[in-house]
Amino acid sequence: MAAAALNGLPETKYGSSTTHVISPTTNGRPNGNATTTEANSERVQIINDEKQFTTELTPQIQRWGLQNAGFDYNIVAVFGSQSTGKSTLLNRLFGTNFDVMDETKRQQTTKGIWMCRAKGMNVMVMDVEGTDGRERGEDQDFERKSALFSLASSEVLIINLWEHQVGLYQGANMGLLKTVFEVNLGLFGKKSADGRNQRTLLLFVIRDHIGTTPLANLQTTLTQDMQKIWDSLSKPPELKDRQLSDYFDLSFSALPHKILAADKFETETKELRQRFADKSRDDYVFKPAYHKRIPADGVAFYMEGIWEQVQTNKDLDLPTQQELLAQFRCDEISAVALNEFNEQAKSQKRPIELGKVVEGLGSMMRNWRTGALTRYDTAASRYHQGVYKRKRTDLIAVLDSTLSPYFLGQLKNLHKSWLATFKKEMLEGMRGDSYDFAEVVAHARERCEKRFLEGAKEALVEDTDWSYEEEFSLLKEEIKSVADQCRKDETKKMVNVIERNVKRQIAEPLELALNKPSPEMWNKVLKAFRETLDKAESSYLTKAKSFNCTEEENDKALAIVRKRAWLALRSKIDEQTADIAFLGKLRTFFEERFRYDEQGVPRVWKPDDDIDGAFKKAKDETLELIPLYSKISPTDKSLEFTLPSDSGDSLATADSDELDFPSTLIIFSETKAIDLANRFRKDADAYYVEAKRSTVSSVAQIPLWMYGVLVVLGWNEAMAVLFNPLYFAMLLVMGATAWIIVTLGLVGPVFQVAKTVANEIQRQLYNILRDQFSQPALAEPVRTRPLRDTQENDHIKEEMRIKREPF
Ligand SMILES: Nc1nc2c(ncn2[C@@H]2O[C@H](COP(=O)(O)OP(=O)(O)OP(=O)(O)O)[C@@H](O)[C@H]2O)c(=O)[nH]1
Repeated sequence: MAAAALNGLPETKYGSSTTHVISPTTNGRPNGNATTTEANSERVQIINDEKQFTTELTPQIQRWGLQNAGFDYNIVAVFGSQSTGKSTLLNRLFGTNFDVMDETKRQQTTKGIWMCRAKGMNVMVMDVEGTDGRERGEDQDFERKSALFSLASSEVLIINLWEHQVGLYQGANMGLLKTVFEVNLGLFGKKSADGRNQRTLLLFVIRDHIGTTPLANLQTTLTQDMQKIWDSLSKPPELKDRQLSDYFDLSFSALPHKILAADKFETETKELRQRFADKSRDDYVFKPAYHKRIPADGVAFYMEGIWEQVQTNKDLDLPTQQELLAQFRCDEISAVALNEFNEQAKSQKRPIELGKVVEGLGSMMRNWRTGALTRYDTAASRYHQGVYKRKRTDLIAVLDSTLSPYFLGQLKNLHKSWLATFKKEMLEGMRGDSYDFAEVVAHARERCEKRFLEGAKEALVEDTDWSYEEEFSLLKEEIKSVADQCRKDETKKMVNVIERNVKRQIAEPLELALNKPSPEMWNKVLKAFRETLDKAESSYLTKAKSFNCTEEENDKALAIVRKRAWLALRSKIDEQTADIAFLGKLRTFFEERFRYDEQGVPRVWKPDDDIDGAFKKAKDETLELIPLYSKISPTDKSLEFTLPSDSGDSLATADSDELDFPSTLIIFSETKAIDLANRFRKDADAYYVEAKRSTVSSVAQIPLWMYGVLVVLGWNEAMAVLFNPLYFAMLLVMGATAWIIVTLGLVGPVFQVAKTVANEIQRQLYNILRDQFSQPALAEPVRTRPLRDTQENDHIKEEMRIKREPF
């Protein structure tokens, strides 16, 4: 009958053997278009003749619609001798369609182990090949293994036996049960992960119960038999005291003869079915305690694992099996969750790499992470809790390590972006003149740090050890260095402004002092300089307060202010003592003494005046000025100003040059002084010549009596003009012309023209005269000067030497 049933059935290649899935509506033929109802009643051979486990169970469970049942399903298996009506019973109880032996052939029907979904119940029913080894001789390998498998994987094991088998040790497969119990004591002995014993219901169904022996008696016999078997087991030492009741519940049911008491059989079967279907009954068989706690979608893998262990004769270890299963399933579920998570995360990878601050990244990351964990938890939490939790931790680690670069990238981008804003705000804040630097910096810094912290906190994901502190302190450092740089620039700017002010303020008093040479000249200069510098320093310190400059920075800046101010003074002095300007000063000084008398009235030299004496005195006095100007040397020593020679600073590159302060006190070198003296002498000599010449010109003046002579001599000519009509007419014309000029108010312009012409003529004449008179006068000084110069130069040198004595 079994052979007939298998003929022409769909086969699934399974190594060298086949696995069968059978749809009842196609009479054992595959039906791809089966309806849901049909699919529900499909059966599958989970272990075939070759003892191989099917690959079809998972898809079949799916087709049965149990994939997502979670724990809301049950497994029942049957154990018993061949041809004891096991398949018939299962079909009656669960509406399944397991093959039933053809009465006429009387041969083994069920081979291997089959599974079918119960009709109208979330129950997976296993029809197991009958025991007794009738077809396999003495080889009880398969029946032992299938029994072990049924016991380990089902919640309720129906032990099917004829009434007459009760009490017969061999006939009722008690020997086999003993072996199975013994081999699996390790399995049952170990507590499961949640600390409870794995319990199984052994439901004895006594077939062909005639009724002469009451069920209670049969029950007692069977219970005693089971107890005997239990007692005779060779238990591991640690499980020695364990009782049968610690692991098994026993339940009993009797069914009348199927043929002789067909009606009663049907009624009783229906009644028995209720024990599987009606959860409200006290004798409902699928108690939660029996459930293996394997989610429905993991049943196939779980069973395959058990079968593998049974096959390789390893000790069955349900918790290990559960763990293995959990590992497999949790990995699968985790991978699915992770895939989806990676897809979501990918979308924001590029923007972050490109340096963009992604708005709401934190909430996105939290959503992705929570989503992945929820997906994992929903499917994996039904599995072995230890494994589930371990794998969850692993998953969290992977999720966090994937998200961590996003977080770090976001921090870096926040850092970059807000630092740039900080710089911008600093520059904007420093526009115009009326800003408080410290306030601008504090404001910009506060805003920048606040925004960074907001962004960083938003990007944080709970339950991670992520921190933004490091990036935050980096940002703070950079903000500080930017602010410091700005402060340096500002200080530099301020020092430049102060320098310009010093230059402007020092210019006038300096000019005044230097244009009035006197021994107190440098006192005045330095006093003015000191006052200006004091003002500059206090103006710096007032402004520097808002810069939050340190004492050291202030000292440096002040040193620079002093140095720049000094150099400004020096450059102004240089301007005033440049060759031309200085010679001008000497000339003026000389002129004032030589060409003007004590009352400041210009001198008109007379032949008996002591021109030489006056000239020498004025020249000597003037030459004495050269040593005075040659060094900044106040007579009042309290006004002396000094600078440390190393006051250079990096604030301005120009200041980085070493300053040799003593050398800045020297205005002229000795050589320069001599050169200036010589040049001045030339000018002075010209004045001398001019004075001499003016004496000559006064000598050459026409005496007054000459004019009388001229009138006398010219009387006749005047009369001739008056009395000659032609000359007289000309005189009239000239008079008329004069009258017109006066009338038209052209006297001024005509006078001006005449004056210009006269001046030009006078100049020409003057040049001619000078050429005539100067030749012999210049020749003499050229010959005599070296001797005189040497003496005077020595005098200047000596003066300068005294001047240059250090303060
Ligand atoms: N006397 C009697 N015969 C039954 C009963 N139930 C079924 N049968 C008959 O017993 C024969 C074997 O029935 P199956 O249901 O195929 O028995 P099985 O235990 O599944 O057989 P294998 O799968 O080959 O081990 C069939 O001819 C049934 O009609 C019953 O309650 N009493």
